[in-house]
Order: sequence, then structure tokens, then C-alpha cells
Amino acid sequence: MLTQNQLKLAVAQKAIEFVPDDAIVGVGTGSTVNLFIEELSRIKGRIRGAVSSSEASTERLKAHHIPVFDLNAVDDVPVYIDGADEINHYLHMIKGGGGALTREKIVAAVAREFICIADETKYVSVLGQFPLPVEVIPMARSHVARELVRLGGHPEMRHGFTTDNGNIILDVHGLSIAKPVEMEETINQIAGVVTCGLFARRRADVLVLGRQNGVDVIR
Ligand SMILES: O=C(CO)[C@H](O)[C@H](O)COP(=O)(O)O
Repeated sequence: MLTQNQLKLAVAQKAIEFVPDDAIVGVGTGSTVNLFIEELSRIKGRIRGAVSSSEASTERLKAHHIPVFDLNAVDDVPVYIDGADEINHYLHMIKGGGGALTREKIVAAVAREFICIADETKYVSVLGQFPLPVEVIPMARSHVARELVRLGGHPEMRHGFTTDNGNIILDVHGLSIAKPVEMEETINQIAGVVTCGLFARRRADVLVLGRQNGVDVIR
């Protein structure tokens, strides 16, 4: 029986196959991506560098001497590699367990292809068991929380946490998300929300899924 960490390592290694030569690679955030960064450092001679979705990943990339570019100075990101907290069979995701959802969504929007790397515990039929992270401008906290309750959720402030953008996170429990695209749009329209952790409009193009009997590539 492989551990979750071994499954994460297997998908991190497989993801290297999706990295083209000379690319500037979009790099996500989280423990699965940390393993991917290790793998990327082994082939750093054949890429130009990376664009990063968080201060934490930037630090790690730099520690491995992988050049990190300002996203504004880059016009082509062929692939974005990132993990997920949950991913459904349509490759819609909940992300933001690490609080980097907004920058992740920005880099994902620029990238031509989103490769999600996840172990099988993340692969679900209906999103929402994992509390949905929502990044909120601090002065709008109470207003946004009330609106999220109206949508049927139970928002909980992530105490002691500030995003790389200086904002707070509300983790919303109890949402069973049958229509991810509509839910993403509804939450993103609440005044004071920067973005929510639903990646449905910009879903993954490829899922590299770590299973006990091997790694599956799902498109
Ligand atoms: O969205 C994320 C960070 O904001 C991560 O991709 C997500 O939380 C999965 O993390 P891990 O690989 O540690 O399970």
C-alpha cells in the first residue's frame, strides 16, 4: 500500500513529461508541487525558468537556482502544473488549501495547458467536502460571510493567515457544489471577494492522478 506522499511523488515525477524544452513553466503551490519543484530542478538545464503562484514556491524555485520571471514580462506559458484539494470528473477543482488561490488562478489563466497533479484521495464525484477557500478584502469580511451563509455555506475565518496579497481567507463548509461554473460566478460577484477557490471556468486540461495501481493520465 503506497502512502499519500508516495502517490504525490509519483505524479510529480510523471508531470515532468509535460514540460516542453525551453519553456517558462507555470508552477503552483503546495506539498505536491514542492515535490514537482524537486523534479524540475533535475531538468532545469532544458527549461528557461518558471513563473510562480506564491511567495513560498518562488522561494523554493530560487533555492534550486531556477530563474523566476515576473508574469508581466512573460507572454507564453505553455504549461501550468499545480495540485488541487478536490477535482471532479469534469476536471473542475477546489483549490486554495494553501491560500494561494488568486495567484494560482492568474497563472492558470495565462497558461495554455493546466496539468493538475493529484493523488486519488482528491478525485471526487461532487465538489464540496473540502471547505471552499474564498479570498476576501479584509473590510468586506462580514458582508461576504453573510452572503455565503445565504448561499447555504458556513464560512469560517482562517485565523492567523494573510494571503500573499494581504487579504484574508474564509473557508466555506457545507456547500455541495452541483454546478461549479455557476457557483464560481455567483461567489466571485460578491463585493469584496477577490476570488474563490473554484476552478471551473478555467478547469484543468489534464489530470495526472496517482493511484495505488499506477499513475493515470485523464483528459
Ligand atoms: O491550491 C493549493 C494551494 O493554494 C494546492 O494546490 C492544494 O491545496 C493542494 O495542496 P497539496 O498538494 O499540499 O495537497
